[in-house]
Amino acid sequence: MSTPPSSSTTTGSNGDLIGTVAGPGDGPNEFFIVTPDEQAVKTGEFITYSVTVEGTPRDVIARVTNREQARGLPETFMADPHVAPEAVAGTLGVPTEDIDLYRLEATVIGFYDTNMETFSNPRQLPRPGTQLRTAPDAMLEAVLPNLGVGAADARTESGVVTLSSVDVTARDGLAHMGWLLNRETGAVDLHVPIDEFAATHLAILASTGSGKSYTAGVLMEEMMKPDVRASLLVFDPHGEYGSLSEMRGEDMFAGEDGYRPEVEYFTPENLRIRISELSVGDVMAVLDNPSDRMQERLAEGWRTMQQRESRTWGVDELLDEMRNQYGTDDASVGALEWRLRRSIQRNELFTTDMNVPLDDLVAPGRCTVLQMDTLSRRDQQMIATVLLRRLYQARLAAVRERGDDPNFDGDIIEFPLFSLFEEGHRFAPATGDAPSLGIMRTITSEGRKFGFGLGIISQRPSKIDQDVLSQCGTQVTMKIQNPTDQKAIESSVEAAGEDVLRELPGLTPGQAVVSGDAMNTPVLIQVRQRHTQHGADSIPATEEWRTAHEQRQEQPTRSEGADMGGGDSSGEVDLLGDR
Ligand SMILES: Nc1ncnc2c1ncn2[C@@H]1O[C@H](COP(=O)(O)OP(=O)(O)OP(=O)(O)O)[C@@H](O)[C@H]1O
Repeated sequence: MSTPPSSSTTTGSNGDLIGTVAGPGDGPNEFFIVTPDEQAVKTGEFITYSVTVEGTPRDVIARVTNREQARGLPETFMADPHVAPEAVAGTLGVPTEDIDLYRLEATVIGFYDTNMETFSNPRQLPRPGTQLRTAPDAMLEAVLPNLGVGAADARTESGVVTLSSVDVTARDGLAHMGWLLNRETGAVDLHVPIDEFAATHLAILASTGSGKSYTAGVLMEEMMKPDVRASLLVFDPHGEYGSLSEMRGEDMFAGEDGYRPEVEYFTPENLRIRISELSVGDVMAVLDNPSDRMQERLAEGWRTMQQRESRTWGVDELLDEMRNQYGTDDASVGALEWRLRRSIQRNELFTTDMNVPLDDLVAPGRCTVLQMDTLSRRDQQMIATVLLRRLYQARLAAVRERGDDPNFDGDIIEFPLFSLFEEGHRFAPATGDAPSLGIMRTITSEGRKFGFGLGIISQRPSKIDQDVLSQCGTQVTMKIQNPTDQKAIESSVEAAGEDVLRELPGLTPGQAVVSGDAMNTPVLIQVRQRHTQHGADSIPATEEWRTAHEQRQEQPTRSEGADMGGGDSSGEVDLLGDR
């Protein structure tokens, strides 16, 4: 069955006239524009023109990708910094009005097709002389993000389909991230569909200090609002999300039914890993250089232990099992004993019995932050490995309706999950050296089917496993200067076009390119301010030094404190002791 022709759409109120088409550009979708008004049109601006496609009038949107001066005052007029070029022009009787002429290059994005619910390429460039206008704010709000706006959404009471009439703020499940950078503050708000990035994963990439965790905080706030009530799990290696609990007290997060987001913090003390939850691969990753023979013995011993009904065995039981199999004086088992005791038994992270219940960890309307700043990188990876694996299995069980099987005694989680990783390259490194990489690859490639989304935050995109990064369907990219990281973004972030990527080095904190599945076309935005405090500001060193010094001045020095009277204390500690 063929798709019916989509209804004609109009932009509603037209934007300002900015220039006319000069002719075709370098590529098949590009054209040049001549405009006298350099202020109105910046690179990245969305412009529109009307064209008839297969008998239907369409408003096509294009993005300005380049701007250069076509005509201006001669350079010699600018040679003397003390005399304004206009004064030189006036003295010589040269007219200066409208002398500046700009040549812009624009790329066609397409007209918004309400049947396809996305942009459609008209496959024809506008004729020279076609008038161009700035695209209306309200229309851009409806069509830039992937909101699935259809004809029914855009039809006014009089029956006309007008994209500008769509009220995106009335929709549930959208994250208000900020507004288009090229327009006035708040003129074109960007609301991205949470369902999209929660299903096909998210990457937030930027150099340090560019606003990654701030933006992640904005998204988490949006996900905890009453119309979303997400189940969020945050792996926080730096303890940056302590302030999220403020959401509970803010009215904007309160639902009419009494809903308030829960924010739970877990520290390593309540995140212990039961040894039987580990796979033999996880154990190998924490052992010191095991030989091939040790690995064979361990794999066999581990397999036998996992077949036992009891799930509360530990290193001692495992060693007994291996000695049973290979004899009490087997040298490889002896060498394994030392390694297992050192890396597993003496590490407080691992226990034989305790296992954090998944119900405590995740729930709809709950944001759980795993504060792991006191743990080693390997231990952080181990926690991620085991928890992700358990959560994934529990989602798999729900989707496969294992709950109907009376013999099934595993965990089941009946609602989708979204898990966010600060320092994502630590958990899914390009080097492959992390036990968590395998399960992160599995979730990013399969999670969509099981309602398990991942969000990867990183300042080093080139250090993230490329399979994981390229599976992150929505990308928020902020200032990136390092050329290797820019290359990694270019190759893995397909949706962000070359012209948008060119912007990255020049962005300032809080400015971001949003691209991918949640968008119909990439956009440059200013990320909105957070409702809760940002918890990751740098420590103001000079202020803290001054305060610390003042406090020290007020306290007695150590030798004064120790001097109980009668002594001759100078307040100085004699480092060499009595001589
Ligand atoms: N949208 C924004 N609005 C206002 N301020 C912002 C915004 N985004 C970032 N900032 C400010 O920029 C600074 C850096 O932001 P942030 O801590 O999120 O950077 P980061 O990229 O996560 O850095 P790091 O890699 O060091 O964790 C913060 O002080 C924050 O207050």
